[in-house]
Amino acid sequence: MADAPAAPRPRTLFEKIWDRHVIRRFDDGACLVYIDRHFVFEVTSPQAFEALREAGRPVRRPQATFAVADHNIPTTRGRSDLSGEEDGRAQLKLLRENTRAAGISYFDMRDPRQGIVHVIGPEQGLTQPGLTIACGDSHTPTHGAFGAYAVGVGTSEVEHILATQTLLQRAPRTMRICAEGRLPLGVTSKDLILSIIGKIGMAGATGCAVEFAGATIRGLSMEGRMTVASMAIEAGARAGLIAPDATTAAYLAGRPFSPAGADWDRARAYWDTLFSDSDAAFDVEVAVRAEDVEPMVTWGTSPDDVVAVTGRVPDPAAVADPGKAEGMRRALDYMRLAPGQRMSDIRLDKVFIGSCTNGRIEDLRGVAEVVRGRRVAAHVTALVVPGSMQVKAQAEQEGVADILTAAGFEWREAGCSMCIGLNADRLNPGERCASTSNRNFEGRQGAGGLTHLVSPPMAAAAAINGHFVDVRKLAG
Ligand SMILES: CC(C)[C@H](C(=O)O)[C@@H](O)C(=O)O
Ligand code: SF4
Repeated sequence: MADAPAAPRPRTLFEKIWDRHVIRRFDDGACLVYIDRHFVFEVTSPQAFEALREAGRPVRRPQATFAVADHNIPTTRGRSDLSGEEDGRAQLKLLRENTRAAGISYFDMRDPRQGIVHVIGPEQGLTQPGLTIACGDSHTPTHGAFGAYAVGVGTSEVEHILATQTLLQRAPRTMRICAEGRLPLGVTSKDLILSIIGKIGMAGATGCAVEFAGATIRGLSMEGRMTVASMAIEAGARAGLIAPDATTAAYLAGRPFSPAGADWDRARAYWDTLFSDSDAAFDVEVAVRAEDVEPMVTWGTSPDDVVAVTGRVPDPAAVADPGKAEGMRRALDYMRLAPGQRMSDIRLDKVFIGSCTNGRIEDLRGVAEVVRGRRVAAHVTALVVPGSMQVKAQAEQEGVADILTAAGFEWREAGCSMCIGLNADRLNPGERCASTSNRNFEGRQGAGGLTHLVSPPMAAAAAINGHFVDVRKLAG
């Protein structure tokens, strides 16, 4: 009698996507993985294109490759290829020439589809469940919010993908972070991810493909899910994934590059298979209670240097590990803060609302809700930089932009802007900023600049009051 066929091995969401894309497994464990979508931008692509040219190789699949200008472009009205800073202008010129020569679609700064690469991929429907996605940028895991395996790569890998449409990688370890319960009013997905990073640490997910799961995550909009996935890298993760569901499909329906007609039905049927089997095993499991999350503010120079806005700057003297205490002292010194200081007493010079973590329409709506009918504090300069020109247009249409400008915010064109000091939007030395971005290391927003990471409503409340306040107390 023949044996009954073996039951299929339970697999995680990540494993299902990975298995479908591995072309070849090598003896040393490395795998050659097919890349469905490759996003390129001005900073990490020039050398890659140059190397291809030198080797006489063409771009393997230009139609799977999409380019955009975002990191070092100006965000001022009337900008052009000629109006940015010198290094940026040179990189933009190369990106234009390289994409034109290779036949790659390029959303330049005059294109209404332009924006931060991790905002426009989903917005255009280029980011879809089950795809492998690569980009020479560490925040590529953002796209994993759609149930894609999306990884940031280095310039030599950009070259490899341009040449072969494949990437050589070992399978990552797997981690599941399960969040249950409802986020309290005034607490956002940004607070959730900051508190997760605070809990597991900046190396807590090193090298892992992290699946964010649980009722809290399922309850988030796509914008909220992208905020969470975008910061997976800040805990060291290689990728962040969220199983696609009806929310994902509703977001993607009708977008320019989304499947349509019979293709849509086929795609939906495939997406329905993209979840972790109930008995699939993860290398690490973490549980989070959403009810316990408060509005968070970073006090130091790493995203895991974070406390609730109701708390105080921590005291290194209370930390047993001497290395850790020394690191805290250095961070406090740089941030010009003293142990025990109330977070709500920290006075701000600038407020930046934007980035691939929090530059989407829902983020701007959240800011408008807080600042409607109020004014930015006299000593604060506040900047809103939409994540894309589509977000900008939508915010203008909805009246969100009017509320923000009436409150005294500057309203800019789309780009990475003050998230990173690669363009003219920078902090001056010693300036302190409440920022909705994702990184706060020394000099990130400009040499000597002091960054505090917060959610959009918290940044809005700080802009109005000139110091941090608990946004939950501002309601109404
Ligand atoms: C400039 C780019 C390569 C960089 C990254 O990899 O993430 C930037 O986007 C960042 O956020 O630090
Ligand atoms: S917005 Fe900031 S984090 Fe995102 S890609 Fe641009 S520089 Fe990197």
